[in-house]
Amino acid sequence: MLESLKKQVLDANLLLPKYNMVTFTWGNVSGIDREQGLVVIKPSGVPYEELKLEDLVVINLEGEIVEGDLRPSSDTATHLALYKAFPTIGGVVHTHSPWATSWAQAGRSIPALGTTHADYYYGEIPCTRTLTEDEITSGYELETGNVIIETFEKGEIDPVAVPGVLVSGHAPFCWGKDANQAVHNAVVLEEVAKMALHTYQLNPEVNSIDQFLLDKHYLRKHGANAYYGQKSKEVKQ
Ligand SMILES: O=C(CO)[C@@H](O)[C@H](O)COP(=O)(O)O
Repeated sequence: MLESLKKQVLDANLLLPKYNMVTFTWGNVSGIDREQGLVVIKPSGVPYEELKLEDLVVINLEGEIVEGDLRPSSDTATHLALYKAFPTIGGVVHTHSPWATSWAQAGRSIPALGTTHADYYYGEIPCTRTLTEDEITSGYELETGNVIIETFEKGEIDPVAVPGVLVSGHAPFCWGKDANQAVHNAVVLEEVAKMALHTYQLNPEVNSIDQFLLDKHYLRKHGANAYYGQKSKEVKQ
């Protein structure tokens, strides 16, 4: 079942070591078939160099295994929470990529300091609050998803315009229209995190880029009719 989605999710998972986004078995990528309400996700703890199509796990939106012999990723509940909250996304990725993870561990959001950032993220890449002890003990992965959703709702951030987040004390989650685009956005986040840190070292007083430049680059990349959703700032055409 879902052979085409499985191939797409396998290929996306294999991009993580290719772009040095993971070490050992860290990280995971999933993709969703919205019509069937089924998600294909990386199995837990399987080395990428050994990962095969038949290892991928198919789950429903309740997290029940529909097909597969291996345990789904330990972050499955986070992926599912994001699919339910963000109906326009088709793929989710989680990594511990070092530069983005450093910002997450510092509890810092990444401001838009340049056009590389602006081409992919319409403004600051937010960092969530830390999870409470109760949230961690009651349902760590589900609550990780919930704190991401809370961050975007409170900040009125459009998840299409800002396809990624830093989970405080943990690491980044990114998403996109499919698994491949989710990984692309994760690689960009890692590059932007590295550039931002170096920029602050060169000029600690640096400011975020101006709104008109942010608009210009986002519109140029995504087109004037890009979906901004009802929560995005007014984008000047
Ligand atoms: O965030 C973590 C561990 O802190 C996980 O993402 C692991 O890095 C990968 O777990 P599996 O997907 O293999 O279960």
